[in-house]
Amino acid sequence: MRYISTRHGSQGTPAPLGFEDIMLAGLARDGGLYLPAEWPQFSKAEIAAMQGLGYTELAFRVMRPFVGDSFDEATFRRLIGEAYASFETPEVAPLKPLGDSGLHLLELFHGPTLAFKDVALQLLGRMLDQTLTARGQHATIVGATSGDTGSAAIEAVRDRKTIDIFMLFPKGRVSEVQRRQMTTVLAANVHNIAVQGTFDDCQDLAKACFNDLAFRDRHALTAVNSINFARVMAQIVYYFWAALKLGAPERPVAFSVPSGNFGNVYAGYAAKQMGLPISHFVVGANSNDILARFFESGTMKTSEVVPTLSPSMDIQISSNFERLLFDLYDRNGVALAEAMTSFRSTGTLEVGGNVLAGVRELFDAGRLDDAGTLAAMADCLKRYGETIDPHTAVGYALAQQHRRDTAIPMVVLATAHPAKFPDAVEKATGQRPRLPARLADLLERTERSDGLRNDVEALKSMIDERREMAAAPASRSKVRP
Ligand SMILES: Cc1ncc(COP(=O)(O)O)c(C=O)c1O
Ligand SMILES: N[C@@H](CCOP(=O)(O)O)C(=O)O
Repeated sequence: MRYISTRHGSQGTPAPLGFEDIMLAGLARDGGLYLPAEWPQFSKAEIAAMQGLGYTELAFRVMRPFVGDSFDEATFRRLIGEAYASFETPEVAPLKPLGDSGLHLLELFHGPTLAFKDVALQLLGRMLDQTLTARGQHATIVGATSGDTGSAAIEAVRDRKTIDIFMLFPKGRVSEVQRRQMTTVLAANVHNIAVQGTFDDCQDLAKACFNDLAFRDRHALTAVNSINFARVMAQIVYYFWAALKLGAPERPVAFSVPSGNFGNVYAGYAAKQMGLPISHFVVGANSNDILARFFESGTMKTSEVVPTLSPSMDIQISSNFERLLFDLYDRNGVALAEAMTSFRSTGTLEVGGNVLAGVRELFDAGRLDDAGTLAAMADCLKRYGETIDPHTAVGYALAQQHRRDTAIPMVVLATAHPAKFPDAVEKATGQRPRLPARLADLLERTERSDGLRNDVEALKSMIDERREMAAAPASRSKVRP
């Protein structure tokens, strides 16, 4: 399997890369995002043969074509096995019917940090460590989080000698549980940074570090956000998992996906490209509805980020949308690079009527404000006895509004555990969800983080200093106050 950048050709035409290289690179050097030059294909018979497999075996079969010979079979199986052994249930992602409505909840929050990010990051952390150890190298992760990627990535790489992680989060814009899941990890290789700004500012800072090629090379930067295709790869698996349980390949399935950075729903799009019969996707947004407005009008226009009850989706610049645009631009990397540059300077990007009509065959989109989110949480509990978190609530409400065919089951991706957002859930349902026992003392644990203004040079200096300190003898074992 070879990978290309969404902007390939815009700065010369580099040779396509293999999996290990794109995993370590994270973002392409031309500023684009990597994806496979061609999607692996599974025939109907091959998909039928996946019926009844356990999660880890399915994960192996679905992901194997992507990794090629980067890992031998035994190593890849071991990494997958270890990653999913960290989940609370051997099913990894239980699928629950909501009565006889035809709606199903796919619970993706049974990993160590209680959000769907664990599904990919438990594996990515291990794959990075395996590769870096084999090469005798060290890498530095620079990541951005609106709440969930941060803790999942930190949990996946804490205490690993091959990796340091610098995680940027928007100060005051993540829930207390989310913040503490990051800042209470006191491992010497973990650096939490509270940025004065929004998630988009954090993501821009991280990307600016990658786009400074000298800085990037000096620290061997790598990414844990969904700009790293390895993240998308691992998320493809649960689309197969849910669809197979609901009768694929004989029966099509629809998915409703609460969306922000567009990584999760893009993984579903990839599953469809690989042969999975997905009838359509519902892209759910909160009041930060740039995606919904795009699917309605064909125009992508940024506006101010507003804080909502679903903070992890408080995003305006959805980085994975570039991967979908790549297809909408007929895989023309030069034209897309120009469009993305213009988007970043004008804040607007438009696609033509034909392109919009094509994309709308596969994607419906909608928005739900905070009042609707509270109502959806209350409704799901009342009707089906299920407590859902505010992000899942967006997917749940919009799934009902966008059923195209009631004979086709629709899966709502339940992206976070309700206990990550206790205030919102209590407000909606009157019941305060409890954290699992292993996190029961989270609110009493010591926190550690640094503040940072929204300034890339300040960030780069901080990383330079920390890495120099770490390289000095005997400094790594010290926990900074
Ligand atoms: C709980 C939760 N739901 C939904 C989303 C949106 O997912 P994506 O960014 O992949 O679109 C996020 C953040 O990514 C999240 O943390
Ligand atoms: N909602 C995310 C934002 C980052 O998304 P990613 O999928 O690109 O890592 C978060 O919780 O951090």
